[in-house]
Amino acid sequence: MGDTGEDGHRPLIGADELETPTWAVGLEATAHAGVLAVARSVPRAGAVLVRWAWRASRGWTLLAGVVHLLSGVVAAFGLLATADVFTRLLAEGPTPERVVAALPALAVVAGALMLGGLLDAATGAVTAELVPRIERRAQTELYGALVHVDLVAFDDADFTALLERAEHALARIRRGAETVGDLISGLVSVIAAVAAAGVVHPVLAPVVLLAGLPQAWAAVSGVRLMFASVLRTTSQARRLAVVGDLIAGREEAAEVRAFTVGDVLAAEHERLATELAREGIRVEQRRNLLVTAGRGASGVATAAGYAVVGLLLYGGGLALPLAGTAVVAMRSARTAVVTTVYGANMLFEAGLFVELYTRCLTEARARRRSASGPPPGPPETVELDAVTFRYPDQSTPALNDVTLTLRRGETVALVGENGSGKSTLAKLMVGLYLPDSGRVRWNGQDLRETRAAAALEHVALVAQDPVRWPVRADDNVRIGRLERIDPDRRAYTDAVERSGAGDVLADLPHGAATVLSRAFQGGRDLSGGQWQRMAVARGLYRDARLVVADEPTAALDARAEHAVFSSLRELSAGGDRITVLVTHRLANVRTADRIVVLEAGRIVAQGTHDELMAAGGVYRDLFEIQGRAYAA
Ligand SMILES: Nc1ncnc2c1ncn2[C@@H]1O[C@H](COP(=O)(O)OP(=O)(O)OP(=O)(O)O)[C@@H](O)[C@H]1O
Repeated sequence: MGDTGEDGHRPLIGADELETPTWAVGLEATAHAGVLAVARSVPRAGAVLVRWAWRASRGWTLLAGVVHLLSGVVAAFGLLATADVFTRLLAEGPTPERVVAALPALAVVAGALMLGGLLDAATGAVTAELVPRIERRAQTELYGALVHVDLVAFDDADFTALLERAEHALARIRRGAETVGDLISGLVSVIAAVAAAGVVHPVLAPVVLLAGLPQAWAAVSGVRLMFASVLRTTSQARRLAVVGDLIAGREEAAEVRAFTVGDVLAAEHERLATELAREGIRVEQRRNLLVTAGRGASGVATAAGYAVVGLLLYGGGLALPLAGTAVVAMRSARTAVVTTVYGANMLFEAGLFVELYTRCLTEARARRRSASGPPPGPPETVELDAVTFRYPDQSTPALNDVTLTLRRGETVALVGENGSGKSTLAKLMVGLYLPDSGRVRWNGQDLRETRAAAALEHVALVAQDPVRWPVRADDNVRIGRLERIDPDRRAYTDAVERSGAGDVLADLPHGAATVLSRAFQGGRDLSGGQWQRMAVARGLYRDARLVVADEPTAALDARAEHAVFSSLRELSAGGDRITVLVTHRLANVRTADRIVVLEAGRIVAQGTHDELMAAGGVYRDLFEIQGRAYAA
């Protein structure tokens, strides 16, 4: 889809589609796959899903196999019994005797029908038990692996794209798992029908198959037609969804009104919806034609089958009683072939997602940090030795040859212009990232040799853009260290008071029990500054040796900012911690023991406020610009 619409105007929403969207990967491949590709991939995908089922629950998998096989066997019995009924009914002799002779076979037919119905119900029940177990296992495995993935993987576009696709794949895998059962029953029924026809006369074995093929072809072609259409309209559908979100979104509501673009958006929505509806109608009509043609062709193939039966009868190759069985076999084969071919098509699609999922799981496991050294103790010193770090796929390093030592009891401020590398440096100090070259050592121990989580036990990070945890307000603070024992809530109260979060909690409708998310009934959202106070409270509650506060006050009012900086100063005043402060508010860093100035990923100066002012350079420039702004 190009960047310009049909009328030559650039559409307001969206841009060129550079790659197939996540959810369309399977559709694209399925829409264009040849018969051979499907035939090759279906057994593989089926085998993977059966293996997953086995691992998810052996009992239910065995039961599923048994009920599916049984239903096939029962269908075969039914067919053979039908043959028997015809043979006896059409045999020589008086009618009452023939009817009586056919009764046992009739009873078997009736029994097979009843049992078939029961087995259908059992199949449904077993599938209902098994499929969610498979899905749950796949989810558990993926998310279980993801929580241990190294942070830097989330900066790698390849990994995040794969992850997004794998998450989407889970729903498709569920459908695939449901299909495996249908495919097995379909296959068994086809075999039963072909075997029954073959017993009647070998020529009839392929003939019964042929009757079903055109209809199956039509069903699969119809699905592929729809897939192709979905792909063609991906761009419009995405635009429609985006426009819909803009109109209905809570975050966007104020600006949509303030810039009075509501009517423009509504018109755009209508235009896109009309285009999509037109395409939908066209595809449905074509699909309908295809299905009708398929049914017609199957009818013709069935008639041809009857003709073969007639010819065999005429030539004496087939006894009259068995002709009835041939007809019944043809009818059952027709339905079974349609189910099987359709199932194979669906399983082919699911197979692509299974592959995607498996690749993501392997990748997630590979991107775990595999260090086995002893956990580091609380840091007395944090040393960065000639550290260089480059984000994945970036040509220039975010940090270049940085050497720095921090000691217990120190408050160190990291300053510098936007993009100079402050946040990156903070993440390296605590072990969230590992350097590409150089070393980060705590108490002389290289962080590369320990698990990241072991080092992070001793870190309290107040992030630049803190997570707005959709949990109760008090849990928003306790997430700082959930395992902390705080029976009289002294630590909690202290963190809340010192961060300024106390005022926030006092205003909430249910106090500390208020859920901080509008996604839940009775939940509340907070302002940017209020969220930041919660983040500071969380950091204080964590009570860690190394405190890293990355722009903790950017959204705070002057009074709250003052309170937060006083708290952070108090924290380090005991000489017990290492406090690292990243901030643009230079007035607040004057009291830091050391100020480290970064420029383009390198340390260009460090010292106390007075030393840096005396030396001139970036720090004094920045400080004076801010000072003048306040003085003016
Ligand atoms: N996830 C990322 N992937 C690629 N590059 C990144 C990523 N995060 C940061 N960068 C780049 O690394 C450099 C350092 O970024 P960093 O966030 O450390 O700067 P900063 O000094 O904290 O900036 P600010 O003052 O704006 O917060 C910048 O050039 C930035 O564009």
